[in-house]
Amino acid sequence: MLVSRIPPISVFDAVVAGTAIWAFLKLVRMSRQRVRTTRLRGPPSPSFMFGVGKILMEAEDPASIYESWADEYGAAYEAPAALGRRRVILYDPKAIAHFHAKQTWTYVRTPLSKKAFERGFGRGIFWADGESHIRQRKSLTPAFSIAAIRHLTPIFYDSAYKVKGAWNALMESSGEDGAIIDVQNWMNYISLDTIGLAGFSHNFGALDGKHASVTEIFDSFTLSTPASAINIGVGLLADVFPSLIRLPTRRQRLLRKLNDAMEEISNVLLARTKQDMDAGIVSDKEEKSVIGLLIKGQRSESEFHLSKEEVLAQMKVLLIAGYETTAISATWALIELSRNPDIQTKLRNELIELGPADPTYDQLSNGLPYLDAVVHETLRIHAPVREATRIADEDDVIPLSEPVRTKSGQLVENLSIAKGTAISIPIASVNTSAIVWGEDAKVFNPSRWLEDDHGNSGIPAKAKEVQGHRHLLTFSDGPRICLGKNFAVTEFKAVLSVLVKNFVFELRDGRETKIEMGRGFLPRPRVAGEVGCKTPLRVRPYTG
Ligand code: HEM
Repeated sequence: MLVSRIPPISVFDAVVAGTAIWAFLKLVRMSRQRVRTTRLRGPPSPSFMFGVGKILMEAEDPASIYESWADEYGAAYEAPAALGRRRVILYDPKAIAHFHAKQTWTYVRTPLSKKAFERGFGRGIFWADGESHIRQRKSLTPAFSIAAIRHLTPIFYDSAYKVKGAWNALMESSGEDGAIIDVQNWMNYISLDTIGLAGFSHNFGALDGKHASVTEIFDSFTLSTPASAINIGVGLLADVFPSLIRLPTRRQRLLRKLNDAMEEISNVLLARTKQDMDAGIVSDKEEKSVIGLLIKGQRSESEFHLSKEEVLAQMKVLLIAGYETTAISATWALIELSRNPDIQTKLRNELIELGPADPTYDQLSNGLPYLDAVVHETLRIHAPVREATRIADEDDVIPLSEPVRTKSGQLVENLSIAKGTAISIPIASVNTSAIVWGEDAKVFNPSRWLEDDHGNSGIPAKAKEVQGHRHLLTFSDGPRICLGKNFAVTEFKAVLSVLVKNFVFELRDGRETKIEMGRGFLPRPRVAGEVGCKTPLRVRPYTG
């Protein structure tokens, strides 16, 4: 009888063999990439382990670093990433437009962000790519039509007037001509109540002083101390080993808590609305609300069928998308108006000239050029989402508007991109770059948006090459462009119009007060030295 002579394999042998195969396959893939992705110039790597990631994460102003590299290496360059990997950074408008247009198919979420979105919000629109993304987006799109936002405008005003009432009461009780108010907190409340009412016909009551678990958890993100070296390390290495996000860091624990809280709220709202709709006691308006449309989309005969899991995920996505970004933008607007009293006065005069009634949806959209300018200048300088990274899911060629020099010194007019290449768009940097927006790119100057009698604005030709909402990358572009941008801009304008017409804003400690970026779910402004992300302003009633 033949007896097998193969020696038994130990666990250790298996692990070593497995690691060797993994490393070999990685090397093959990397060498394949080296051959096929155009090698570009770029900053040297300060560390094999973290590439330039640690420098960017610890920097006070990463946008300026990206800009200085674009100055030195051109409108497309390479940045070293963790464990010897690299990212292609696009600064060229034509290349960025091409990249955005091919999102969800050619350029997809990185394995890390896919995992993070799934863990945080489920398999909703943020998570989806390709066909699944198209289907989910189509089911949500009607809720964000112009007609839908026009209907929602009174909700935006209601929230703003609640703040006005609360601030007036605060000032009356203090007996003083004004009060020091942490406006960021109030902008959070406005955002939450607005998305609750507009999206889900649900009043969270944050502006009425009700405790909301979601705001409390969001607050916990802002209370965290600067990221520890370990957290930064784990964050950067997770790009290569996405499973590291399972490590129970404080941020991961908070994300889990946030997910649980949002799921609980969403489940209750979903069950209630479904019951009402089934019993026929829902008005046409409610049926067209986001939640109404989601439930319709869940019905099996619907063209864009959504599973129950997807409906819940969409609700969580909308809560998070509607809350953070708008609150951050409104807070920045109030900071900039406090730093620039002349701009504040000019805006107030425009609003007062329109008369005592609140601007209609059409006036908010087209009738108040200076309000429009202030809002877009805020969105330009203070993009809440600071950068985006995707991975090429297939080989591609990216066109450039002007040639760049490769690592070997050759001038090229397009870039070869191999499947697996990571590509980043430094949104905040391009929005505020002197290369794109001219010498005064970093100055808050709403007038650049105003048109003269010939329809010419102060937007430089290079910036006009940038595709995206008003030549900004703030809302992304292409098939993934922010679905809520009209919602956000209208809410932003309505809230600002009420607050600026009724109050005067100053920085508590004077115009030179240093504002820095604090850590929140997204980066948030804060007065340097304040605990958490506080933005205390001196607010006085406007008396004419
Ligand atoms: C100033 C406010 C806002 C900014 C700057 C902003 C920015 C963005 C950006 C950059 C993206 C692309 C994200 C990515 O691809 O990873 C995005 C996507 C999205 N936003 Fe917004 N957003 C804002 C407000 C809102 C609001 C108020 C809502 C909803 C009520 C909303 C809903 C969405 C949705 C559903 C997506 C996913 C779109 C898709 O993947 O097809 N956003 N937003």
